[in-house]
Amino acid sequence: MASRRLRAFKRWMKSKGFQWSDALEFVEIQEEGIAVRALCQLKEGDVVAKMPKEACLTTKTSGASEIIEEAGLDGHLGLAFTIMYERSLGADSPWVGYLQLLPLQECVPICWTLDEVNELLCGTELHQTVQEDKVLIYEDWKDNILPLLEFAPSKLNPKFFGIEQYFAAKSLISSRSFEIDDYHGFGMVPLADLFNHKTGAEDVHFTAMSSNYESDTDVDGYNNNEGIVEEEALNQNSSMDMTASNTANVENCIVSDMEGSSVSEGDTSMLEMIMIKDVSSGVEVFNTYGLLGNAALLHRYGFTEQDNAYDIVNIDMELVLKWCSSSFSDRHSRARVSLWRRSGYSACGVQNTEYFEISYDGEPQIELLILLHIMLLPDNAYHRLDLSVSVAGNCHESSGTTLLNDIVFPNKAFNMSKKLLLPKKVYDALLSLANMRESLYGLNSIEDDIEALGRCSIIREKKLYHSLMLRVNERKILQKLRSYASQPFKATNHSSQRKKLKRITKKSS
Ligand SMILES: C[S@@+](CC[C@H](N)C(=O)[O-])C[C@H]1O[C@@H](n2cnc3c(N)ncnc32)[C@H](O)[C@@H]1O
Repeated sequence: MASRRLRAFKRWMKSKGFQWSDALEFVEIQEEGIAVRALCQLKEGDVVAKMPKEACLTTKTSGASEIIEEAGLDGHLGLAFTIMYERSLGADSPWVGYLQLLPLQECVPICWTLDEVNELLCGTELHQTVQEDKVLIYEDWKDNILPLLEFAPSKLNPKFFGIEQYFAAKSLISSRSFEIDDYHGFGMVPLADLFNHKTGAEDVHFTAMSSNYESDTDVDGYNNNEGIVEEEALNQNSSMDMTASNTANVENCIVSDMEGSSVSEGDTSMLEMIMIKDVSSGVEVFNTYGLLGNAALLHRYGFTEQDNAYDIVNIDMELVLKWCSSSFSDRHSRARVSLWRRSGYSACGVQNTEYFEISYDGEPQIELLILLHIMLLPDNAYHRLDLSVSVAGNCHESSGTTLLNDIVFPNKAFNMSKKLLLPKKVYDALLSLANMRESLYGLNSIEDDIEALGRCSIIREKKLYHSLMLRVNERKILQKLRSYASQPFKATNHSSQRKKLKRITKKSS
């Protein structure tokens, strides 16, 4: 039996022209939220829901659109204002049936206290990012929202536009907004945002037909402009070329006779959820928010997954330079880093936030190994390389690599097995870096963390549970890195595909 909230939501959806298959069941699980389940077998190609764009909550559809336009509030700032504004209207908001179903906020780290952030995220990939996010979000609010309250006190009740309400709105945007189209931009899409996430194993796709008729957008996940991950194309099907093999019984409007025709036939006013695989009766229907590691999942959605193959750990350039300073003069380090760059190598990220990725398997980014190698080259080999790179001028990566191979690895074997031929001291340096990175987690050992995770309740201690999961998984990667560095002569499979992941963005939008 659906809860009152859910029944009210369904009534609201009907009144706004939403259509959904009665093979979908919305289930409310105490303290866990809502999930979507199949009531009977769903087939690949079924259109299981249609959402009118006009009923989505965006900066264009909201009653606040004029204020937003006048104030020039763009993107997520505008959408956060929209959410706060519609919430401030209470029962008078056209989205009341939707808003009453939303949680007040999502339990993402930007909504944790600073003490919680410092205690729970210490050492993890999220620590610095969330600290910075909190400051930036506060500044956004102070510079853009606060002045509006001062100028329009009669229209805007400050109670609904405070910093806490702003953080709450930001958390809802990060965890459940979708890119709709060029006109609406990002927005809240009722119904589509009820599906939970499963990494790389989704059943349903959110599909937005572009309003300018030029192309349609297949939006696999949510809110991708936060820049956290580079999603690999999960499924190349677009709504135009996906033929409905079977049309689900859509409540409130039976969409019939779609066989053989493309779904939605250019109807740009509706968004759709389309099954991309069969799902058996009684089973949860999952979307995917992208191929995300746990840091990104926790950052944006407030949860983690147990064995997440998209997890990575980063070693910051700053840490590498700190290691260098313990063995070499500043002059030595600067010259070697410069040669590394001139040889065509670079790290991930931008100048002051450069870092090297350690993959889920504990494999370091090759650019890090090369940097350590150049750092440790004897002076004569360094001078030869320096001279050749200078003669070659501003060489690009491939010529830099060739030079490096010729001078540092004259027998060419470097290309065949980078690991076998790197001197042991490079692996010792890597081991030191792994230990330095590990020390950032503080005094608790990984065994302590695993034990604490085992004792902790995913329901009652959400923040602790997910931060421990993040810590433990990151530390397991560092363990693998240490074992990689300790067994330099054990062949590894360097051809294993590195997952294309970007670090959590430094700047929050
Ligand atoms: C788009 S909403 C999905 C619907 C949501 N469960 C609800 O109650 O409305 C995203 C939020 O659902 C929760 N969620 C989604 N997938 C999850 C998963 N695999 N494990 C735990 N929580 C998940 C997280 O709280 C996330 O921020």
